[in-house]
Amino acid sequence: MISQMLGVGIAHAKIILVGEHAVVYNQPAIAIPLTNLTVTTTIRPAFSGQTIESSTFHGDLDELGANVEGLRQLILKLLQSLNLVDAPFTLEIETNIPQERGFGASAAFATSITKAFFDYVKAPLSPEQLKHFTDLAEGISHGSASGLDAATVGSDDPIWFVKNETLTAFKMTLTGTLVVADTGIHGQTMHAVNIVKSNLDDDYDLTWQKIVHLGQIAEKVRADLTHNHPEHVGLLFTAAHHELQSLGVSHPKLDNLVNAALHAGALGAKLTGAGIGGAMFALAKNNDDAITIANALTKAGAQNTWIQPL
Ligand SMILES: C[C@@](O)(CCO)CC(=O)[O-]
Repeated sequence: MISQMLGVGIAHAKIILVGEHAVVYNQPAIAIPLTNLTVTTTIRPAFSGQTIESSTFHGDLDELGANVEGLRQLILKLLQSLNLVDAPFTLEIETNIPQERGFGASAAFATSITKAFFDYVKAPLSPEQLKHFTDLAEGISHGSASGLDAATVGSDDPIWFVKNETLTAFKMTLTGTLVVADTGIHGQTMHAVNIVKSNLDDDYDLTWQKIVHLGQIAEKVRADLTHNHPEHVGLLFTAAHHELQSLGVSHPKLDNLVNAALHAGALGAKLTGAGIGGAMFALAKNNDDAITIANALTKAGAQNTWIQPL
């Protein structure tokens, strides 16, 4: 007789509002949850085997591909920690988070899997434990240079982040609506991080100025998010996009979408995440404007758009 145990874990995507790349060099960054995009893991007891089911994989835990080695190692660690090494189960993952777009998909997978296993055995899970297990998978998967993804997907509030130093959740009082758009092109985090690094090698002073400027923009955005100055925040987002563009991490399609959003009335727009593809977002004054901007982005070639009131 199979028990009725069930473990469910839900995690959401995130976007970086400001501070990407500069965060690798200890400048502050702000990330916020993207609640429309989620991953749900459900664990059920089985008669035999340890089976994983997702949109891209169906099979035994031991046969998971090298591209998801981080998740396989995470599951093995969780089984060990929760005394489930020999327990037969099926683990089902459902998600609408596009991968490799800077939405923190891999960290969200790790978070939802961890939550599901702890829920399965009805053990309490502290934020520190959750971060520990998410970091573990992320470290093996792609070694995010700053650790920002792992730090933020667990939070329901915006996060102010300084690498190895500060991780503070805060409430924002900004009114407005975000429109997020996917270029359809995979972001290339390590490639983009290396572009900034080689800029530093080529012209340290100029590149460092740009990095510090991105940090200053993040400081100003944080102040404006809590004082509700959407027009000012919008201008800061666009300024950050231009600085990232000058660092060489944008992409013609990202620039095109940023321009389309601004022409359609956005208060500001920028790429989000590592760039060289991936996603961008625009700040709209209200939901009606957001719909107009989302339509303009689709017309300009966005593969997908999401609207999130703040
Ligand atoms: C580009 C970067 O700042 C964000 C990638 O999502 C890299 C990192 O923080 O590790």
